[in-house]
Amino acid sequence: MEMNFTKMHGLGNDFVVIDAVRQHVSLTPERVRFLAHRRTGVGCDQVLLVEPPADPQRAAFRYRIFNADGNEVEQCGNGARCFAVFVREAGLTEATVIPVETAAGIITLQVQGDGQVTVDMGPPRLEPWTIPFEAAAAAPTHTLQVGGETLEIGAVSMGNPHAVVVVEDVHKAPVERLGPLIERHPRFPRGANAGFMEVVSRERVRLRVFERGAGETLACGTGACAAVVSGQLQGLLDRQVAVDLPGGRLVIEWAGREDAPVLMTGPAQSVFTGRIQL
Ligand SMILES: N[C@@H](CCC[C@H](N)C(=O)O)C(=O)O
Repeated sequence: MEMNFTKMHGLGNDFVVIDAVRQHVSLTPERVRFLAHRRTGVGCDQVLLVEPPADPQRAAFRYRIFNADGNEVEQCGNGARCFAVFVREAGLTEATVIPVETAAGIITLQVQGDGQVTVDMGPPRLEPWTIPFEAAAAAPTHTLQVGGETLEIGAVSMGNPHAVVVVEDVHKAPVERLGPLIERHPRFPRGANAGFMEVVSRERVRLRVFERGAGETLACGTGACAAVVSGQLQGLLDRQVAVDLPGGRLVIEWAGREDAPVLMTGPAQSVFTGRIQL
């Protein structure tokens, strides 16, 4: 099978984006791993598949997300912004407000005049069973034993599971050592993305994320949303927060109520297009 693809990134979190509206594409975990491989494939953190929607009344497209390890996952914030730019550049839509189906539900994307994209990611999920995370009840932080250490973590789902750890200095955070242990911690039955957040002020944080199924990335959109939600729940952050990731800045806004949506604004960029034999 041969197919066209576009290489894109959002703050260095990179994607192979595939149009499955105009071409027939069949992905398997092996094919995803091949595409994602940085030496023998195209190279990316996630593969994004753009498909026709299941319910055209509610959304114009469906967008599916596969981590570099081959597993399909529920949500991807940087990927959502790239999806919005992709469908417009590919001529699949001229709309600037684009509702899209994801495995975690419908989210709505708005392409701004300056090319930035704002994503309404929907409300965070905080009840442990929705994350899923093993705990008796929702709480601003939970105690987690990891690698012989006792951590206080925030547990938040943005459609996908996140653990957020507040650290003194993000540059010295034990991302490589504790990231993989949190990712596979037994209290996260479906795994977790592990965010390490340094609070600079009530309006600004620094964040590094060890992503489930991809390792540390230059930016994680859902990770930024989860970090701001967790920081607000701990009383550390205001409503709108600039999140500085290794790849650049996202602006996250949350009104602090469980039913309030999290809004994420940031860039999305096409890099090149190609054709590949699978
Ligand atoms: N890079 C993404 C998140 C991609 C999925 C994540 N690794 C998971 O397994 O949940 C983002 O920008 O949100």
